[in-house]
Amino acid sequence: MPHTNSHSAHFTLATPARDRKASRSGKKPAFLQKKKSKATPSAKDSILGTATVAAAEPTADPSIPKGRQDQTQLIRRFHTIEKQLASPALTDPDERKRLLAERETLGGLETYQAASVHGGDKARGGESSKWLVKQIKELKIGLSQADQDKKKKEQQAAVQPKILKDGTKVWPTVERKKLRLLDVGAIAGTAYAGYPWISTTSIDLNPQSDSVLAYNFFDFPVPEQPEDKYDIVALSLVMNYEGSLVNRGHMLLHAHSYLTPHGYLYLVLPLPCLTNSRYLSHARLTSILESTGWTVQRQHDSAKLTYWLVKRSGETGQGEDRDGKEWKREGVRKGAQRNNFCVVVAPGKPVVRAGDAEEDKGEEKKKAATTASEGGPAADDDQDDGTAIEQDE
Ligand SMILES: C[S@@+](CC[C@H](N)C(=O)[O-])C[C@H]1O[C@@H](n2cnc3c(N)ncnc32)[C@H](O)[C@@H]1O
Repeated sequence: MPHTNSHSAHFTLATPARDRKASRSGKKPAFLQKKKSKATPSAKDSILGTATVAAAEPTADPSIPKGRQDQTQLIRRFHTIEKQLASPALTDPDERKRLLAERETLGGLETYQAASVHGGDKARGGESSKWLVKQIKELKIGLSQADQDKKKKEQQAAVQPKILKDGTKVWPTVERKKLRLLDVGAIAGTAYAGYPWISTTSIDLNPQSDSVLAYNFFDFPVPEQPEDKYDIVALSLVMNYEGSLVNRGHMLLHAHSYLTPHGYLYLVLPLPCLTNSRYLSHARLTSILESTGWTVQRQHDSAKLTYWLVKRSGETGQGEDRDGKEWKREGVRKGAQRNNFCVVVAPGKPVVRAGDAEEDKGEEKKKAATTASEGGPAADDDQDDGTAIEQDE
């Protein structure tokens, strides 16, 4: 069936129009565009972010604190604000406005993204894509049995190169299907740019390059055709940004819709989310993942991050081993110095992100000036997840 529907028809989750701010860019993912196929790729194709994304530089240059400690503080404060905004306990409209204003005063999402990129990638000598690429190669993800057989034959056969007039040897190339990856929270879409064999679709609430589509994960159209599904969905340092505890659980469930049978979810979190949380540990996350239809394939902890590559469970690989269990906030360890990071799995739909509506943005800006000049009351620091990453190994 051709994709003739408008992309809004593909939303699998009914979200109010006001939550679709991030989807208003007018750009569509490649699988909704492909009926207009052309012999040569156009500028628009490259904007769509599929196929090889050239290393794109962030388009914004927000001012971020210089010191590592200040950046970490900023990231923490953002996490706290996101969590407070998403909390069902936040019923006071003035307090909500104050939080939105504070977020704006801190520089908004752009400043958070800049601090994340600055404090993460450069300092740790590589993006979290490196670990994933290593696993993809080892597990031969995305290579069909036919491709694997072809590769084996090539290796076994004495393949002869063509020798050009100047003596250059040209080895025959074999066309293989590219691995399809959906990178959620991609910022500038650079993470997989160096891997031409990966076809990456990059999305972010606040893209920092034209190769990234402006979408909230929950609103991103779900491919209907099997060939448009993805081999991997990457949620690298996204779940800890999500302020709503139930939305974190929804992310685990929602990822299934985009994947091929036996497809993979790649999850990266700051290590303290598991090692120093009152409510989550490696064992509990493993149980939550299994309960939501995933089997852990590979897991690794570095000094600051925890990496999880999980596969859709069940014989047909559709995550059919999920059990529909609800996961509430339950203590796994005690202590005053712990953080509150938690994943809740509950029925229903994802909650709407606070501050996404255009009217909120106007209010945010107006309030920002006042709150900044008043010094604004400090929000409850007790809610700090303590999960900002400073520097990885
Ligand atoms: C800390 S950055 C992670 C960047 C990168 N993935 C990495 O691993 O370094 C988190 C990003 O996730 C994005 N994000 C958070 N929730 C999202 C959602 N529901 N849909 C799309 N992007 C989201 C934010 O806008 C932000 O740019």
